[in-house]
Amino acid sequence: MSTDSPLIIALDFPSLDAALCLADQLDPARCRLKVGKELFTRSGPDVLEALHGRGFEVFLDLKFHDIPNTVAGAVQAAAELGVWMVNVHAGGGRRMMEAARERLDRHRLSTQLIAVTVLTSMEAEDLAEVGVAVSPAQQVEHLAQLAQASGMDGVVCSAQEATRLRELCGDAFLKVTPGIRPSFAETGDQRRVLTPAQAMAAGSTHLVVGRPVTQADEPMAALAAIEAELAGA
Ligand SMILES: O=C(O)c1cc(=O)[nH]c(=O)n1[C@@H]1O[C@H](COP(=O)(O)O)[C@@H](O)[C@H]1O
Repeated sequence: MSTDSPLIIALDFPSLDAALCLADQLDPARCRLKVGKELFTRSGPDVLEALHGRGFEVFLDLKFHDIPNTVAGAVQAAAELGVWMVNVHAGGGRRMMEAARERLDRHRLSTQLIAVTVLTSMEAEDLAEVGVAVSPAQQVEHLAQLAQASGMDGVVCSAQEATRLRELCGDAFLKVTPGIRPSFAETGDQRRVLTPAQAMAAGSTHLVVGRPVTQADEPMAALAAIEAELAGA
């Protein structure tokens, strides 16, 4: 099932059973799902088959970062599993991203291919520690432009950077933004956060929401509350 909802719910669970228990409370007409490193490492492709079977479009968030040939192969494998979206780290560089793009095009695979810019958990001090002497916003702009020039369909970034990226990269370039905290949720370990309505107004095209929905007593009610915040914006 295809949906026009901007919401992507992050299924950050340690087991297939726990992930499916949550997925069974959600509606594929009202959100997409994201499968990340922990769940995929434990369950393998079974989780994708189970979610596709329930009608969900899936973002496989494994943030590939390796030499070009290895990443191209990994991206092809992900696309052949039928996922809607897959990502790589923009820090892997132009040749890595171009190799991934070329591989999908060559095999006529239409999976959305996006690049992570600067993780939303990182602040200026964290970048400085890894030898990046510019602000997160500057580094995001730099990597987003490199990602676009390398054929990516969009980027993962903080919604706080989405407005600038809309100016630099245009509306059609996807801006997938985690670090979303509805008015009812706690910030936790995220640093660069916005509410769902703020994030859409800033130019996000998709919102990644994890714990505010997955840890809620009633996940579908939490999703509905986010939809209401968006509708009221
Ligand atoms: O690629 C991602 O999805 C991602 C990139 C990033 O910069 N920050 C980030 O939080 N994420 C993911 O987005 C989700 C956020 O979850 P919550 O903080 O629980 O809403 C997690 O699955 C993270 O792995």
